[in-house]
Amino acid sequence: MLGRPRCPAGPRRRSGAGPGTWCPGTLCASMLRGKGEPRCSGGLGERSAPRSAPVPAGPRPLTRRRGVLRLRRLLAVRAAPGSAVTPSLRAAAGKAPAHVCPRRRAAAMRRPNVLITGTPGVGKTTLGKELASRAGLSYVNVGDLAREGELYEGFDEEYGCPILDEDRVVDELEDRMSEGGVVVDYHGCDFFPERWFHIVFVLRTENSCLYDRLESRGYTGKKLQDNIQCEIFQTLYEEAVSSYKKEIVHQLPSNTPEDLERNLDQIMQWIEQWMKDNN
Ligand SMILES: Nc1ncnc2c1ncn2[C@@H]1O[C@H](COP(=O)(O)OP(=O)(O)OP(=O)(O)O)[C@@H](O)[C@H]1O
Repeated sequence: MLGRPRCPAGPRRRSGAGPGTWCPGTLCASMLRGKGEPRCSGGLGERSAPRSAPVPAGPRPLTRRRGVLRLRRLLAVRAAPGSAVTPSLRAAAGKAPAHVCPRRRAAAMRRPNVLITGTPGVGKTTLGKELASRAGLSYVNVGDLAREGELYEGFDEEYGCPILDEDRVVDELEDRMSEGGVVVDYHGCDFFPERWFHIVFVLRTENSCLYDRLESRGYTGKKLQDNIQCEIFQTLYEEAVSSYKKEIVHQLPSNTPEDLERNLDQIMQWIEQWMKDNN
């Protein structure tokens, strides 16, 4: 079983009010006070005119009830979850707007970042894509990201592959990782900022099984041998425990379709628990 999620230090979150942020104080003052009327010292509404006074021409005066209704309408339209609406203002407006669009609420929820790592061929992509789809997270394959953005800094003649520009990969991903809810898949993990991930999974595959998978991909000679050795010496696991807190690093067997299903179930349970603990 996976341990309970650690309370995260948390990814950086964007702070500060965005453009067009509504200032509740301004609304309160301008809406609930008739022009030229004395400022109400507390509570909503204006002083009502004496019954005997003539009804003024022009726009209807703002009564306490109409003020509350208008304020409610405005709150419902403009108050996004987590906005600067103060509790006292909400209370003053009567019942706080109970209806917040579920999709907006879901988008505002904190979601964990998950790293799936391991030797090439252990099944990171297979697991990562399925996990992202089931959990409603986004999926990033660092190899594909680098290919699309040409995030390389040379070519390795020995292995016949381009060399990843790790700094540019980190720059490219920083904003998405800060928002949370990303499953990252890569056969390396020591260059990502530690703060990015709430949990790290290292997939492990038995040598004979991995050999067959890599051979069927066309790997031969040194490339095939080195990848198998990487798995034998648990290079990626060592890299993970030296780069992240040991308690967030978990090894998962990835030999059979049953392993895949079990891993998905376990990670889904962990994500659900994390969401409960952090929202
Ligand atoms: N649990 C599993 N049981 C059986 N076969 C699997 C399992 N996971 C993945 N495979 C198979 O192993 C092969 C390699 O899987 P995959 O491409 O997901 O590995 P990877 O770790 O992402 O590789 P790379 O790092 O090169 O991208 C695929 O043919 C896939 O169908």
